[in-house]
Amino acid sequence: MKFPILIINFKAYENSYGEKALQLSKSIDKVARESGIEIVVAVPSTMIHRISKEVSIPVFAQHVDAVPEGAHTGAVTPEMIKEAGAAGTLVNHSERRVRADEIDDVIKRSRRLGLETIVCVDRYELVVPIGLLGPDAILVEPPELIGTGVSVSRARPEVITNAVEMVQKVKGLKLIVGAGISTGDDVYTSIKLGAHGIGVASAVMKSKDPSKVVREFVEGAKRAVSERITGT
Ligand SMILES: O=C(CO)COP(=O)(O)O
Repeated sequence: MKFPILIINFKAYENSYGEKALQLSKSIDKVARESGIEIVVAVPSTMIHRISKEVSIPVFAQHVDAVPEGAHTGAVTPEMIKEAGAAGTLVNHSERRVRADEIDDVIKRSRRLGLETIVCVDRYELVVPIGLLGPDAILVEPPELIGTGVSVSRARPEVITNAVEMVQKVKGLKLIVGAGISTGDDVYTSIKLGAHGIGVASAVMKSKDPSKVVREFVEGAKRAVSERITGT
């Protein structure tokens, strides 16, 4: 992963699968290539193979099951998503919580397989304890703001500033923030406050013009980074 980063979580929206998801991924891929900003799409596991063959951006799973290979009907393991073409996986999303020992197992197995992990948490207090398990990034999302259009950067900026302080205690760990992110300004503010990127779902998935939204996000990220470089 490169930073700043935008993580677009397709969840199970009506355009998260099939031809619509493929076209959406291609349009996001185009924005990423034109802008040079890293964008990851987290797609349903049934779509990993089809999308990863067609785009150059990293394709992530939204979840994997922490079960060993063997008799586990319905399980999707880290090995399976790797073979399908995934570059990594989200872990412990607030809509798909798992136990701490499962988070640990998925991080370790993924690392062995060359998969990246982004572990979601619901509060900044978990950044250090979960960060010490060794994921590539932590995604902090207050669950009460998810899907509301009210962004964490506007409603709860202290979540970001506290998480920024925490993430510095874990060497190499990157901080992504999300919940309610809707505008380029939300992305700008999140990165200005010190996050390495943002996670988003509904603002893109429910938009009539998703690539316009993604382009706005990219502009917000670029503005924040250039101001950081110039110190303004
Ligand atoms: O859960 C999220 C991303 O993983 C955030 O969802 P919304 O962007 O819809 O608030």
